[in-house]
Amino acid sequence: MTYILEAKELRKQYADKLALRGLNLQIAPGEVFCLLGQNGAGKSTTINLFLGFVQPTAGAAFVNGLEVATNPIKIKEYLAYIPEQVMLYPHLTGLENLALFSSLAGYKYPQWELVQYLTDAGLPAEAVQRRVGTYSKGMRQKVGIAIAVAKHAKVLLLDEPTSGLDPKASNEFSELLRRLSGQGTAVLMATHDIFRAKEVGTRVGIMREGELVDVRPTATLNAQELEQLYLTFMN
Ligand SMILES: Nc1ncnc2c1ncn2[C@@H]1O[C@H](COP(=O)(O)OP(=O)(O)OP(=O)(O)O)[C@@H](O)[C@H]1O
Repeated sequence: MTYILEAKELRKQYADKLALRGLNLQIAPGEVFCLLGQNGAGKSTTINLFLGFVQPTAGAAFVNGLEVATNPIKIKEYLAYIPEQVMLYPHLTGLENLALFSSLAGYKYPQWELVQYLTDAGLPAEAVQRRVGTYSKGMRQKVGIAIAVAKHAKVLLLDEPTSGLDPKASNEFSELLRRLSGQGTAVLMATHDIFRAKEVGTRVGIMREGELVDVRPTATLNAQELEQLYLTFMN
């Protein structure tokens, strides 16, 4: 089977810090894999290695079977990255941002379809023609998801996407992720939110000091057991 994301003995040494110590990970289409771990555990480093933002010291990251280090442009076609703060042009409307980013990815859509992508992602219709500078954080996340869907990304890489969102926005975000995963999109998400990880994840991985110390399917754990497991590893 070709995994959509795969890490083989992936290692990252920064100048004076070993951030990742030989990570092995396989993620299939439709999976939502949540990375949990304290600040500095290596979650963002893992995501950045899949994106090709940083180079591995040893081992390799693969996207759809292609090694990231040797196919840095091609792998971008499969990926959508949603950081904590989605980067959009604040002086353009949501619609204009989506048109711009999807055309950069090689897709040109009529206006009605762009509106459809945005409203499907949960953006209120009244906001579509408003400048993004006036949007809430949750609305910018929705534009980020609309861009991911419009460019037919097979994988979403999310770095703490729900931090700072209110519970309603966070819940809407979880629902969106579940819908996309139901359509076969894979998700790798770094988060501190154990509750959301349980709710939206199919598996959770607990990272500590650059190592994946435990991986569990969420179906077999309730949120309290997951929290307990997390705390056990953090002590
Ligand atoms: N560019 C860099 N140069 C040097 N050290 C770095 C760099 N990026 C990350 N690190 C270090 O690598 C380790 C892992 O960082 P990483 O950002 O991957 O952790 P994280 O689990 O995402 O943490 P957080 O929850 O705070 O986002 C940390 O000790 C961090 O200080």
